[in-house]
Amino acid sequence: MSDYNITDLLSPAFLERMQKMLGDEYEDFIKSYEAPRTYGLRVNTAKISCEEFEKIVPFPVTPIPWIPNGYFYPGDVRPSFCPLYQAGLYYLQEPSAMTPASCLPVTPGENILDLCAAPGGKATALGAMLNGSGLLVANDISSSRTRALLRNIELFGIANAFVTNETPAHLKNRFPEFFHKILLDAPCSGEGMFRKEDALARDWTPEKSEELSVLQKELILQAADMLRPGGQLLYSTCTFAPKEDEGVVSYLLENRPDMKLIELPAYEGFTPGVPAWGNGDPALSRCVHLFPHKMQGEGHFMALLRKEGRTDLIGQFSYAKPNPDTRKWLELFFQEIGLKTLGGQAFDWNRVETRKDKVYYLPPVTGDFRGLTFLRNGLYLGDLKKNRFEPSEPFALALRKDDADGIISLSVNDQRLTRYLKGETLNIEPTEAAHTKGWHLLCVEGYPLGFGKLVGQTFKNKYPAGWRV
Ligand SMILES: C[S@@+](CC[C@H](N)C(=O)[O-])C[C@H]1O[C@@H](n2cnc3c(N)ncnc32)[C@H](O)[C@@H]1O
Repeated sequence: MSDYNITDLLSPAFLERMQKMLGDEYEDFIKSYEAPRTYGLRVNTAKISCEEFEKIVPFPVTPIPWIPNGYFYPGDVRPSFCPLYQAGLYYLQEPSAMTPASCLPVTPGENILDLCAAPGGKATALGAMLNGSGLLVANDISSSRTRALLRNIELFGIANAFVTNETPAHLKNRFPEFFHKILLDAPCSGEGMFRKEDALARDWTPEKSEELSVLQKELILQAADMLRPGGQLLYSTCTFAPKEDEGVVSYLLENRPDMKLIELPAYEGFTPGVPAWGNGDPALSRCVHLFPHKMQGEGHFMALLRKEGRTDLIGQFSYAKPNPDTRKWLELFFQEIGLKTLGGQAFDWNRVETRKDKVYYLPPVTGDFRGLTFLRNGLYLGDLKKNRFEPSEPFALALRKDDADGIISLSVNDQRLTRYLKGETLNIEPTEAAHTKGWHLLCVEGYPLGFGKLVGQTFKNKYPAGWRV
């Protein structure tokens, strides 16, 4: 708890501009800074239904009315310490920040780009919507932030993602009109997050929006150029600054006449965009502002645009043949854990690629991705060792409930799960394990958490050091 008021940090120039923008609503807006911030989590519907989640979650949650898979939780709960979190069943995200991805209508099979994706709050939502089919390219220009992005993509069990650390200019040259849907959650002045992060309020200057809008305009044109005809682009920021919101959308409409604003889903707290805050184009009222005095969340802005024309789903896939040795060791391992499916789908041997001794499962998509800076393309399945295959943690997390038979499933309150997540060896009763010995998938309430090896009643922990809590 801070011993000062956030409003004391707000710059008079910011307050003056907000007063002009909000008129009669200004007092309510200022009061919203005194209200406690809200905490939210978003269920990974590619792994678990909301109904099932509500049955097993061990702390109180209440639905977020405008997000079908979003929940509020109390501020004194630490959901990141729960094994359900380590199993990738939910992502912790401020409620308003869940809105942009939930407003982009993603269909399985599509090529999706999240251009400024780190740390993955929205990319994990888009990947869950694809549910293993099609391709998610999750990109960020910052290499350190891209590592956090990769971790979240892997934790969420998204097998069909490319995680890239590229400049948008390079991506644009490689992927003209390639994506069916693009999310551009642009770097911004963060005015909507002052209540959550007071450093943003301290650092605010009137010049910041002007500088950022130059970058945002460049990014939105690049995004539009990567969009297929008929595709949709969602532009979002977490700021109220007109120059970064309606101003950037106006610039796109002026420079790409084939891009048209379309209606966003309506919700009672959504506030329409204001044409006068941009170039006066009446269509700007189709944009949406989320203001903290009207919603139980922080500030955000969204615009959904469609590129004129028609789009078709990608057809053909083409792959190299898997290395026979890789197949042999993988098959042995799959038998041992009783693998039936991966992410609910039949395992496709054509998607297996071995690079040095690392084995990957490529996304089901064609395209020339050579020459790009990747952190990951597809799912890292594990390593080929001398005469055996050693599975990775992302492989365990990409498995859904019922993908494999060779499991040990413990209840969410079983303290052994916490010990497993710390890297300790566990004692497992014979009735708790699927087989008498060998590789098993440890699960929480049936949801995969990680691998281990059973020797007698001793479960040898294979949860990697880098993942431990
Ligand atoms: C608002 S944050 C993205 C948050 C993310 N979408 C999420 O929901 O977790 C903006 C991101 O843009 C990235 N960024 C900044 N300049 C960029 C540029 N020129 N090209 C691509 N990404 C950029 C930053 O590294 C930052 O991660």
